[in-house]
Amino acid sequence: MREILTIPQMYEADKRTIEGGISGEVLMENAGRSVCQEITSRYSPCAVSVLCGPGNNGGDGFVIARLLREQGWPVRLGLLGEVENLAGDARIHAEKWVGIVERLTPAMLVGADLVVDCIFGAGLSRDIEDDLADLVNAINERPAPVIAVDVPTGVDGASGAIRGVAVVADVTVSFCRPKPGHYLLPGKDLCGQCVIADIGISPEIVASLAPEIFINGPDLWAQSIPWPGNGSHKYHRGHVLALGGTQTTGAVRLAARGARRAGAGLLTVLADPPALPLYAQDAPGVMVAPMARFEELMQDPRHNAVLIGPGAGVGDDTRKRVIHALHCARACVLDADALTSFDDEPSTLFFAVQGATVMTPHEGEFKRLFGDMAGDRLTRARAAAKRSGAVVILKGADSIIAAPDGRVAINDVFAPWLATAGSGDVLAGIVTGLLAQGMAAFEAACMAVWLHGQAGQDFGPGLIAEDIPDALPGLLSRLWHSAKSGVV
Ligand SMILES: NC(=O)C1=CN([C@@H]2O[C@H](COP(=O)(O)OP(=O)(O)OC[C@H]3O[C@@H](n4cnc5c(N)ncnc54)[C@H](O)[C@@H]3O)[C@@H](O)[C@H]2O)[C@@H](O)CC1
Ligand SMILES: [K+]
Repeated sequence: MREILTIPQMYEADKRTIEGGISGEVLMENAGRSVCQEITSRYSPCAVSVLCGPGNNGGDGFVIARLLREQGWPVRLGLLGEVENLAGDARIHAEKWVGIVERLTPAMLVGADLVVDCIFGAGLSRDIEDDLADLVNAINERPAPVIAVDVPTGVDGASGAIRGVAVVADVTVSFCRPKPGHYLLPGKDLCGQCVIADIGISPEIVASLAPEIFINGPDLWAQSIPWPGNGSHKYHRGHVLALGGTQTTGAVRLAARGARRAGAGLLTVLADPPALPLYAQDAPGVMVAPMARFEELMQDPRHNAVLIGPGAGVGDDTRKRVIHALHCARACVLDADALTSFDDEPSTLFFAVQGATVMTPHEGEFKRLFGDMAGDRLTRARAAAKRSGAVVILKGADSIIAAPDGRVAINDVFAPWLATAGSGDVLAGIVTGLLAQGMAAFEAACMAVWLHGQAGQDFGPGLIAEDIPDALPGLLSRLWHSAKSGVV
């Protein structure tokens, strides 16, 4: 269940299921029942206020209220608008509710031990304002736990953005598959624990929608990990060329350690002669060569992956080296200064992309390179990958990995400890190390983001960038043992 459905795909899944013979009324009954089950499995009978909006999210609320009351729970129900104005399945289920329908005001919250938020779900179409905003604030001010249906009201299911104000939920029950807003910030934080319930939409119908958005995790890429065989030679595991700066040498030293721990067979740092001893003394397993030999070394196809950016310096030299590496069609990872060097002429960079290329911008670098694109992070990362022809890792707590072919993964491993200097350099190194071993660009980028996040999460407080590469062997061992035992 790694797929994420967009909001239009979710509506289409409902539609195809209804065309296949399961009525919308039954889907709504199933949705309401699944929420009811979550509530009764988590809480003892208590006073519940079910807050219903004017659409089908509100319709779910009528089902939940009826089923809880049938089980003897004290339930109040408030509706935004009039029952007569409800349509379709929501109207059908509203008419099965035999209790009072109250006006939806903050008075609904008085005496409630539990609040069920069915005000808006997938159909939220504008910001929440005025009385409704007051209601949402009142929900958030009260201590009663909140169960949100589909998404917390005010969270945009497509982007995770807050539309005006939003409910802070303890549990969110959504249906069939998660939506982007369950994984993208700030929505993810407002969902609380997210539960995805089966309401009768078949896996075949989901597959027929060809989902392109995924939650990043081993089941997405573990089959593509290029584990060495018994007869593997170091050159089978690739040879990374990492272009080092003269002033800022720490960045590439960190990246180099990441690439080697990720499994690259060999790694050579190229730098101007004054800096070479620093790189050489940093780790005995690292080779060094003068930067002047870059083009010559690139003629050897065994040098199959290039990392340019960390500490490289912004300017003409970096630009030329990036273009040369791209023209040689080697796997390339472009980070930091390699991206910023093309601020004024991004199309020169995009035009040169031909082989496996991964760009790893944070928000600032992204904006400088791709300009002020419209839309949320997911939309922008996808557009950037399409425009550049490269796999783009848009870094952040909810890092997004987008491929030019439309596939996109959202990071699900949160590790605030990674917010430390050098952490991004290590990530770029890990990607390069995986590419050097022949992993495809999208899979390598996804795996690197996962390893990086997991390393941060496992290490926890006190982490510095140097710790990240050293956490990789343990993580890779786990993946290796899973691969050997056939469990992903
Ligand atoms: N058959 C189906 O389509 C199913 C739908 N389900 C539920 O249906 C929901 C989607 O239903 P809808 O498409 O009716 O959408 P919603 O119920 O989320 O909201 C739509 C209504 O809210 C109003 N609205 C939107 N934003 C507003 C704002 N900021 N201020 C005031 N009014 C606003 C719209 O004008 C419209 O009347 C899902 O989230 C899910 O809970 C489930 O019952 C499963 C089956
Ligand atoms: K809701």
